[in-house]
Formats: sequence, C-alpha cells, structure tokens
Amino acid sequence: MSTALKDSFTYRELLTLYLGPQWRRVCWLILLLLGGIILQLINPQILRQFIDSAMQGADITPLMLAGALFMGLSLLNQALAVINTYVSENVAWTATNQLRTDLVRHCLQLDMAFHKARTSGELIERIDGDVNTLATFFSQAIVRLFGNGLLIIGVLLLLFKEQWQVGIAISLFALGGLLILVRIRRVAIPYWMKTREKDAEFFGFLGEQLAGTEDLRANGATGYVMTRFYQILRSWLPINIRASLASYGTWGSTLLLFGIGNALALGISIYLWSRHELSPGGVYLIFYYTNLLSAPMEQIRTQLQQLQEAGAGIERIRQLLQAQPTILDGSGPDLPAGALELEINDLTFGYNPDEPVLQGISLQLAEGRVLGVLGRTGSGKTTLARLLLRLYEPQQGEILLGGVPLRQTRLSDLRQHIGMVTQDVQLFHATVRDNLTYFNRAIADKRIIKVLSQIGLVNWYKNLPEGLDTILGSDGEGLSAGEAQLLAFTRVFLSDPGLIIMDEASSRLDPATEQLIERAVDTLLSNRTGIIIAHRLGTIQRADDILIIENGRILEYGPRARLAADPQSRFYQLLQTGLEEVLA
Ligand SMILES: Nc1ncnc2c1ncn2[C@@H]1O[C@H](COP(=O)(O)OP(=O)(O)OP(=O)(O)O)[C@@H](O)[C@H]1O
Repeated sequence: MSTALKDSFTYRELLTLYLGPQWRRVCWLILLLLGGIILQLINPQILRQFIDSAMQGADITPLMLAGALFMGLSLLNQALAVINTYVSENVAWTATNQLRTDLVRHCLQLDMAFHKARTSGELIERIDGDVNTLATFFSQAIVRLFGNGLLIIGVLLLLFKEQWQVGIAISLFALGGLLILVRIRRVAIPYWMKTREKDAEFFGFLGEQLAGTEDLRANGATGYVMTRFYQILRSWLPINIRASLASYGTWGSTLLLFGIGNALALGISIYLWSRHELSPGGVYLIFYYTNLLSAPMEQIRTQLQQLQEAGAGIERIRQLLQAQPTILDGSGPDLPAGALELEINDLTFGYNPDEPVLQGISLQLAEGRVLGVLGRTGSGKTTLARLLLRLYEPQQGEILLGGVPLRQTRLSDLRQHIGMVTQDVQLFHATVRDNLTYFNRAIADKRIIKVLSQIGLVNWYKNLPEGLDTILGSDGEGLSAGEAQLLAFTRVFLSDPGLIIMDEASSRLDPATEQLIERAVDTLLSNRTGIIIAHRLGTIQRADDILIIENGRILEYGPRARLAADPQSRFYQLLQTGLEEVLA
C-alpha cells in the first residue's frame, strides 16, 4: 500500500485504510474478546453453585468437579488474554508501521522550505510520537471499548436476573460512576497536553545539539548548551509533576468510587440475605459481579482518553499531510541519456520572493562542457545548484536541461540525471556499500569496486576490515575530508548522471589527496557536462567557461581562455591576485 492517506481523512477512512488489509486478524481479535467476556461472566456462576451446594452439604465429587471447572476456565481466560495481546500488538504494529512509512514518504517529498522551517526532532515526534498514540487506537481502543461495553451490559443483565432490585441499584451506580469517571479524567487532560508539547520541544533541542556536537565542542559552547538543557529540564519538571498529580488524583477518586460501589452491593446483598431472599452464593455472585464492573468501567475511561489522545495525534498527522509539496512532477518527456546541455534564461529567485538571491541569470552550456562558477561567499552559487536540482522553483525565468524545461521533468528522472557533490558530504551509519549506492541493491559489488579503483580509492578499499560490508561511523567518522569527498565522487559515478554539479570543499587538503581528487574529478567529468563551484585555481583550470556571480547577478561570463587572456576581465585580475585570497 503506497498509500494515499488524504489530508482530510476521517476516522473511518483511517481505520479502513490501515485495518482493512488485516481484517482476518481483526476478526480473530473480536472473537478472542467475546470469548474472554463469556468466560468472565460464566465463571462466577460456577462458584456460586459451588458455595450454595457446599452450604447445603452436597457430595464432595460434584464440588471437586465445579472447582476444577472454575480453575480450568480461569486458566483458559488467561490464555485467551495472552493470545489477544499477541494478536492486538501485531495488528497495531502492522498498521502503525504502514502509517509511519506513509508519513516518512510524505515528508521526503515535501519542499526544502518545509524542512528548513522545522527541526528534525519535531518531525520525529510527529512521525513516531503521534503515531504511537495511534497504536492503541488501532489495536485496542475501538475493539475493547466495544468489548467492555458488552461486558458491563452482560453483568447488569445477570444481576437483573439474580435480583431485579440489585440490577437497578448497580445499573444506576454503573451509569453514575461512568459519568463521574469521565468528568474526573477531563481534569488531567490539559496537563498531559502540556507535557507532550514539552516533549516535542525537548527532542527538537536534543536532536539539533547532537547533530552539531562537533562544532559545539570545538567552539567551547558545551556549557551554554547545558544551561539551555537545564532550562528546558527545569520547565519540564513541574509540568510533569502536575500531570502526574492530576493522574494520581484521578486514580484515587476512582478507587473511592469503586469502594462505594462495593459497599452498595454488599449492603443490598446482606439486606436481601437477612430477609432470606438471597443465598450466600447469591451474595458472593453480586459482590463478584459488582467487582467485575470496575475493570471495564476503568478501562472505558482510559480508552476514551486514548481515543482523545489518538484524536489529537490524528489532528497533528492531518496537519502534516496538509503540507503539500509545491514542486511537483511534470508531464514532460524523459531527459535524454548522456551528457546534457544546459540553458538558463533570465533566472530570478529568492528564498523570500521579496529578497532576490539570484537575478537575471542567463547562460548556455553545451553538452560535455564544464562551467566554473566563482563568487564570494553568499553570492548565490549554491542556490543556483539547488535550482538546477529543482529543490526550489525560480520565481522568474526558465531552466532547460537537455532541451526539456525543468518544470516539465519528473523529479526522480531529473535527479537521476544530475549528480551533485556538496561541500558537506553526508555519510550514513551504514555499510560502505549502502553509503555508495544509497541502499540500491541492484548495483553489483564488482561495479562498485571498479569505480572505487577508477576514483583512486583502491588502497583505501583494500584496507577495509570487512570490505564493502564495513560499517562507516556516523557522519563519516574515521574518514579524512579527502576520503569523504572521494566517496561522494564514487556515489555520483555509480549513478552515471549527464550533468555533474560540484560544490568544491573550501577546506585545504594535503597535496597528495588534492592530486587524487584532481584525477578523480577528471574521471568524473569525462563525457559529462559539469558545473564546478570552485574555490581553487587547480579546479578552475579545467573549466571551459567561467561564470562570476556577485550579489546574485552575473558579473562576468564567457570562455575561460578568452577571459584569462583579457587583462580588462575580472577573471584575469582574479588569476593575478590569487583565487583563494579573493574568494576565501
Ligand atoms: N535556505 C535558505 N533560506 C533563506 N536564505 C538562504 C537559504 N540558503 C541560503 N540563503 C541565503 O542566500 C544567499 C546565497 O546563499 P548561497 O548559499 O547560495 O551562497 P554561496 O555563494 O553558495 O555561498 P558559499 O560560497 O558560502 O557556499 C545568502 O545570503 C544566504 O544567506
């Protein structure tokens, strides 16, 4: 099910979508529940017979049999409860895992602007925390709410059958008790809502800090972060204490209520017994049934709470689904294979439309040519690369790749045809193979090893303790900056794109690694169109054309050889002064 949970789904649609495929298990769940209810109702009748027969001096054999039957049914009831738990957990996890998958897929399709506006912790809380509250909704709340209602009705009917006065009294108690329980519960809700908000804030903070541990430590900011951490913990504590106290209050008043119920049942039973209208077995039965009511009444209250929590979770999931990607698949033709021609016409873009970051950019890059992009930091070079990948949509102008306007491309097709190496290589805590293929199992090991040797990583590969199965540390731990760059090249090479964008790392590398990288870049660019956002002279030498951006506008654009030979050009001056010094 790749599924399409709409942004305005109803509870019923949610249940049909996620429980529908498991209808067999749900039927089992209902059967197990009904079985459990019947056993709970029958068992006290056996004990009542036992008590009354014993009081009347019955034979030992039928008494033994009744006792054995009672114990057998009790054990069966427990066994049913265990199976019930197994089935309901299965139903819940299957349903919620599917929902998690759908939400992750949805989030991955959303625009970069959406992700930039949220911390990863916040999204984790949405995708996992809220979905967890739905687990009980799927597995228990509805089925058990129904089951508990049925159990209460069954108990009351049997009490009526036993003694109608008792039936009326306990029915009134059950009704009043439920109303009181639901009211008491409402007191605790606002406190629990606050704790969940704080949870989200805390996890958002923690996720961000953990991701930035290296920078935080390097800059000696750990102390400040800890202060902020204490502040959050300090505000978390009283909210949690209040929520727990409110829950405790609810629990205490519930106990009191059931105490009153028991006293009522005992009082009536003793009165009827003293008038010889009830046998001792009958007294036991009434007492037992009244006691039996407390569990479903209490559970109904909890289940209503779970339903409400699920309601809040569903609402937040609905909000998440309402965020729709604005960058959508086009219906245009597939991009041609091989090196791609690039054309940009009068491009204007700003993250905030009122503040353009790029303005009036036009250029043409024939297939197989390499464009070197230069500009000071913040001039808009990376933004240009993001627009080529359609991570953002320009406000004005048009980009054509292989003759196809970007708006008409399918996103997956476009991103298969463009390879990007960023300054900051993202490596995962996974095997070397998965890191290089992005978990694509269709790529054969032989090919990976061949590309590694083409890129110049063959010695590095040979030293891996478990070859391609070696697990990399999170965030490329244990790798040098140069090795991480070369791994990123390998990734791009494996996907065999027609256009390569390289946002060159500005950090300096040792001469040996630099030489390796230079050679790898040559391999990567042969028979491909390339855009290199360059910070080093060595890299810029292989560009056919040069584009210099200043404050989002083209300052200079033309063939490298011509610009390098023109003393009036900015590129010429840059070469004289030294690229690194000017652009650093
Ligand atoms: N996600 C974003 N949201 C809002 N503004 C952004 C975003 N990313 C970049 N900017 C702004 O856009 C401008 C251009 O940034 P960009 O990253 O394209 O510059 P750059 O030339 O690539 O810089 P560098 O050489 O440092 O990578 C900068 O003023 C930057 O602050």
